[in-house]
Amino acid sequence: MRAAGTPDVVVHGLRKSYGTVRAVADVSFEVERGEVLGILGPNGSGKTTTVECLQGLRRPDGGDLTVLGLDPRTQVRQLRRLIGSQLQDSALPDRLRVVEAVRLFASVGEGRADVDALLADWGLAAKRSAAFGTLSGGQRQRLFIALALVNRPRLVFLDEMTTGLDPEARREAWRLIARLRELGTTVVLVTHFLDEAERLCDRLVVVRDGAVVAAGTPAELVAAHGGGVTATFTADLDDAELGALPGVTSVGRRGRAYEVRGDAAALLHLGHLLVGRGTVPTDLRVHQPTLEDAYLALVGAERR
Ligand SMILES: Nc1ncnc2c1ncn2[C@@H]1O[C@H](COP(=O)(O)OP(=O)(O)OP(=O)(O)O)[C@@H](O)[C@H]1O
Repeated sequence: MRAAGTPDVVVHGLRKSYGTVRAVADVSFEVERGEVLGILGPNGSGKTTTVECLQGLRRPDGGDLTVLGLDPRTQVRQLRRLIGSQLQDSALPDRLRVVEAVRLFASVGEGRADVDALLADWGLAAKRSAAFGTLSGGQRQRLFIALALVNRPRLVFLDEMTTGLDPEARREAWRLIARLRELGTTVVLVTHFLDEAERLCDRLVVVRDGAVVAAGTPAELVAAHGGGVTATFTADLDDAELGALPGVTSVGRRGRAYEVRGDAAALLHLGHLLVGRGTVPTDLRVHQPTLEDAYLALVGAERR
């Protein structure tokens, strides 16, 4: 659901420090209209600071930012009418009732909100009269997402949307995000969950130490940074012969146990070699690279 034209979000060279802590050193990316963009990165890498600057909640030290054609530094009031933002915990008074919170947020919009449908969508119909302070962590989280969507914004910022949700509520949240995408809503999603990123996001930006280290579709990141296919098996073979197979990038061996890495072609040539030798190892295992492999390679963590 992409449309041609100016991207909904353009951020270039964003910088932001808190005193001596440099939270964002150099972040640049764009988000096209109707796109779901995921921001991934380790704790403290600057994700929340970045999205807070984009929403006009924090003032950047430098860089160019445009959100829906507006400058979040100087046009925050106009911007807030067009975007949906997920609140952080403790943002609401404990005694405020769920339905009151939704009505309060709906009142700043253009009256397009269907409060009951929204409460039903987010599994909060039974809690409509409950006070915010009595909600569980997951119920609060669902309320924050509902409030972000109450005025049907063109662009939504969701920061760790599913943290604290049980697996069923998480799946439900995913379904609702898929619906948002179908409606053409642009979504910027900060997440630590790689399955969520892979399933929901058209494109991902990976940040580390306040800078973007990679960007692309989930498949592009896996292809570029996933480390290729790994085959493990036990056999009597010659290391040099394996290493010479087209597409093989590395051969590791402990005794007769091999670990061969390479691309898809390497796998075919390896199979051909093994069959040609009349050897079909019963313990042959093939590991296709995953987004987790790519992510861990990018953020410098050890492969699990
Ligand atoms: N209000 C603040 N005052 C001082 N330092 C802050 C403040 N907010 C964030 N920081 C620091 O800035 C850095 C980036 O934090 P930020 O919350 O943007 O990272 P993050 O990638 O969203 O982390 P997480 O995944 O843990 O939510 C961290 O070192 C953090 O401690």
